[in-house]
Amino acid sequence: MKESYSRLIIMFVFSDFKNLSLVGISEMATQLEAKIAPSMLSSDFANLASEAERMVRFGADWLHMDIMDGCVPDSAKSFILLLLCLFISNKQIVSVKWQLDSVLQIAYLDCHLMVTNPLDYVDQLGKAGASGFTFHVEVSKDNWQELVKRIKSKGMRPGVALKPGTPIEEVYPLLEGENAVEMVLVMTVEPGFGGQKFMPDMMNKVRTLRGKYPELDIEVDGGLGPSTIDMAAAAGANCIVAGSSVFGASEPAQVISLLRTSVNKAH
Ligand SMILES: O=C(CO)[C@@H](O)[C@H](O)COP(=O)(O)O
Repeated sequence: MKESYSRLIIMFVFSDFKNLSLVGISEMATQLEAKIAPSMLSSDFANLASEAERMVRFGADWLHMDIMDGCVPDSAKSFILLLLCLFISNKQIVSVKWQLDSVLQIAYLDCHLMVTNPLDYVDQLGKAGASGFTFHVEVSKDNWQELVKRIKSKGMRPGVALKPGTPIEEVYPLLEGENAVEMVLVMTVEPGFGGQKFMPDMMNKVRTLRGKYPELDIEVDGGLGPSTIDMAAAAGANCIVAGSSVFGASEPAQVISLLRTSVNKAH
């Protein structure tokens, strides 16, 4: 897919029409490795481009993009979400264009769709340059196969997320067969906003999943930071979304590095 292009330029047309090149970021996971994904929900929305660029510079593997449709709690905040969300709702505000460089690595946009009808967003996210498309199992029980096919046909990597109240068993069917998802996102807070308290109980789900799928990408999201990463890493999570702990740190690069070290040590 994107590897076939020749260079990467992400152009954010956002109020002051900034341009930037993103350098760094990882390729698709081919083995179990740490993927640190700062959550752009905690970034300064007035300076999204430079925020994204600085996270890449600080060593982020992925950029985590939360996309909400107003049906998650605290949706007052969700209307201002992220560049991709803005792109979807108003092409004049933000546009994202891609070119890749074979020498440079690609910017992996890890998109988490907290929406009622994820199918409605596949084409637009594909066009916008999303890399991962993670939808919620709670809203996709009946059409997940069709959804996964569509996601793959647009060159994105399918993932499934589950809310804290959803048993892990509910994702098992989505991990089997030719339309299997390639990542499971275990939410460690209720979806909706950043800065919430990590739920240690969710580690049972991660542990169970890791026991059953030793090579699966397992992502955790919500309340991750220096004080909680060891729990998540020991349970088996390898993809770590971190918002306030990274963006709120005086040295974000150090936090990113600490999260990575913890995952690598545990695995
Ligand atoms: O999806 C969400 C919240 O719904 C997250 O991606 C948050 O943005 C994580 O923020 P922190 O808990 O790390 O501050």
